[in-house]
This record gives sequence, structure tokens and C-alpha cells, in this order.
Amino acid sequence: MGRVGVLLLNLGGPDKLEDVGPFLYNLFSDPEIIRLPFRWLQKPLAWFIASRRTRTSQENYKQIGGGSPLRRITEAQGEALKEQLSHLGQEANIYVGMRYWNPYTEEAIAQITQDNIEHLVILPLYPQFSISTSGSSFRLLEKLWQEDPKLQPIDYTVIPSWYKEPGYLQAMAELIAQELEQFPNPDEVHIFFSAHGVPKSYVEEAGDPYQQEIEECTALIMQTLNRPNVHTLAYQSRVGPVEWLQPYTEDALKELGAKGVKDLVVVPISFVSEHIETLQEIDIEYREVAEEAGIHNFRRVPAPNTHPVFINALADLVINALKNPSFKLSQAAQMKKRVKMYPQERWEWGLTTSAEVWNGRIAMLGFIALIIELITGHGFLHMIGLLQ
Ligand SMILES: C=CC1=C(C)c2cc3[nH]c(cc4nc(cc5[nH]c(cc1n2)c(C)c5CCC(=O)O)C(CCC(=O)O)=C4C)c(C)c3C=C
Ligand SMILES: [Fe+2]
Ligand SMILES: [Fe+2]
Repeated sequence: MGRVGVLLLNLGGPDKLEDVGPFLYNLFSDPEIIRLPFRWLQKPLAWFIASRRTRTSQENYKQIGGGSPLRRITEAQGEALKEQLSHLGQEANIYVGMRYWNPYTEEAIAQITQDNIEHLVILPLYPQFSISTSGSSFRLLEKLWQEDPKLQPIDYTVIPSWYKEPGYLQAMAELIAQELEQFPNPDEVHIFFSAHGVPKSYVEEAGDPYQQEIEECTALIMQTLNRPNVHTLAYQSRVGPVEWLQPYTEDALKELGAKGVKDLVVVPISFVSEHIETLQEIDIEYREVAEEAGIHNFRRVPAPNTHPVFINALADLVINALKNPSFKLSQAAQMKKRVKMYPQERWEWGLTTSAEVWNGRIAMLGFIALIIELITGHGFLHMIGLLQ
């Protein structure tokens, strides 16, 4: 086999406080993150939302040392993976491609062509697929592949999601068991799975398999753990005015507190590194909510990071993918037709004269009204000089 490369995909996070604004702008410029009926609205709205959110977001990053640890942890995972692959007799170069910050996916791809990689495994560091995460990265790669003839000869394979991988489930079960042992009565502890949320319309309209994969993953981890504990699944980190997957973490914690739960351990499951939503949102914000609700013993399970059992699982995934290449980018971006269509494509339906035309128009009017309210309510038109 010729030169082998592994491309690890991740979201990226601001390294320092000055990066927060431009990072948020990149994130909200992604049509996979904010769905708009008109393309031309994307950049102005991204700028608007990013500038409104920067201050709050900076305050949160300040509480975790002034930046995201994501780059450092992802690079450490890459080094550990390289070493484990080498142990298994597979030499490989590892590349990190972030979606919204350094090192960008485009840079990783440039390096991959420079290194003359012949076989490439594309491995997102999200166990479950979502249009907003892995899907967005696959879309970007698909575009790079279409544009760059130098990428054509690379024999690549994509791993769309891998939440069933036994080594990953084992690592999660070990991390949970370790945390349970810190309580006086480990069997009495409530296990609280907190997944990153997505807008409900992603699942119900665009066919995002994310919720189903999260639910299945939770059940598989509980099975692997094989303990009598009661568990709950809820969704965190909602942003913006639309409805997201429910129950929301905050509400679920309050409800459990009211029911008299005193001992609770939170398990973050949509991400495999520590980041702002574990270190700040769970450890600081949700801890406060829980304590106020009477949950006195509140602990959190660490993210897998470079846990050896987890790294072995990643190595197994890579080796299997090299043996049985399965997915191409176009398939992975659509998740083999399980994702029926992308949200923007849904919006385009509203512009045709199909049977859904009125639904589409009414939805669009509502959306435009919302945008106008947002904009005028906060002086956007003043800012761009259209109004005095
Ligand atoms: C599987 C994980 C994630 C999903 C699904 C996801 C969807 C999603 N996120 C936003 C908006 C924001 N996300 C932000 C940060 C962020 N998101 C994830 C993971 C998922 N997002 C991670 C790991 C991070 C943090 C990176 C880090 O710096 O450590 C942010 C910025 C932070 C903030 O201001 O709160 C925003 C905003 C949407 C809208 C969305 C689904 C549509
Ligand atoms: Fe996010
Ligand atoms: Fe988030």
C-alpha cells in the first residue's frame, strides 16, 4: 500500500479572545448552521449575529482560560492515533482539518496533496452524524474535490459516523464507571446524558439522523456499562429563537431536582474532546442550575480525549476503513439517502409551484418577518447606514 493519510475533522475553536468574533462569523456564515431562504442574506446575517454574540461568548471563553483547548487536544489525539497505528503495523500521516478555525480543512488538504498521499481515511471526530457537523465538513470536502484536479488520484474513504464502535462504547463505559465510584452509593446515581442540540427542523424536515444516532448511542453505552442506574437523555447549548431537540438540559435538571434526585453524573456524548460546552456550560452553568434544584452531588464524566481504549478504537476504525473502503464524499454528505435533503433544498421547494407552495411561502414570510424584527429591533439598518 502506498502513502497513507488520516484526516481528522473537527469544529475548531478560538485560540484566544481576539479570535472569538471571526470564529463566530465563520460559523454563522455556514449555510449548514443557519439556514436562510436567500444566499445573499447569509454573510450580512452572520456578521450581525456574530457581532451580537461575541461579548457573551468571550466572557465564557474567559472562564476557561481565554480560549478553546480543542486544537491542542485534537493534535494530541492525532499523535496518539499515529503511534497506535504504527503499533498495529500501519504507518500513516495524520492531518487535522477544522471547519471554522485554524488549522482549516483547506490547509490540511493542501498538505495532503503536497505529501503525495495515495490512500486517505476521512474520520470526523463526531461519533454521531449531523448535517451541522460532519455533514458540513463533508460538503466542504466535496467542493474541494470538485475544484482541485490534484485530489482526483487520491483513493479516499469516509467514515460517516462511528458511535457503535465497540472500543468507543467501552471507553465511555469505563469513564462513567470511574466517575460513579466517586459517589458513596454508585448504584443510586442518576446518569444524565447531555448531547449537543440541533434545531428540531433538522431532524423533522431535513431528515438529519442525528437524534436517532444519539438515542441509539445512549442505549448502547448503557448496555456496555451494564449497571442498574437510572438514566436520562437531554440536549444542551441551544442558540437562537427556534425550537431545538427536547428536553433541554436545563429543564431536565430542574425536573430531576424537583423529583428529589441528589446524586447525578453528566455524560457529554456528542463530542470526544473537552471544549467550551463541557468546561464552561456543564461544569459552571449547569452545575449552578443543578445545585439550585437540590442536586447536591453533581459530577461530570471527562471527554474521552486521549484515553487509550478510545484511541485504540479510532485506530481500529482506520484499519477497517483501509481494508473495506466504503463511503465516498457525495454519499457521506447525504448519509446514503437517509438524509433526504438539505435544509436549503427544502427552502428552494418553497419557491417552486409544487403542492407545497403555500406552506413554503407562509414559512418564508414568517422567517422574513423574524429577520426584519431582529434587524430593526437592534438597529442593523442604522448600522449599515440605510436608516438614520
Ligand atoms: C456534535 C456536536 C455539535 C453540534 C451538533 C453542533 C451544532 C450547532 N452548534 C451551533 C452553534 C455554536 N456552536 C458553538 C461551538 C461549538 N459547537 C460544538 C459542537 C457542536 N455543534 C463545539 C464542540 C463547539 C465549541 C468549540 C470550542 O470552542 O471549544 C458556538 C460557539 C460558542 C458559543 O458562542 O456558544 C456556537 C454559536 C449551532 C447553531 C448548531 C446547529 C445548527
Ligand atoms: Fe455548536
Ligand atoms: Fe454550541
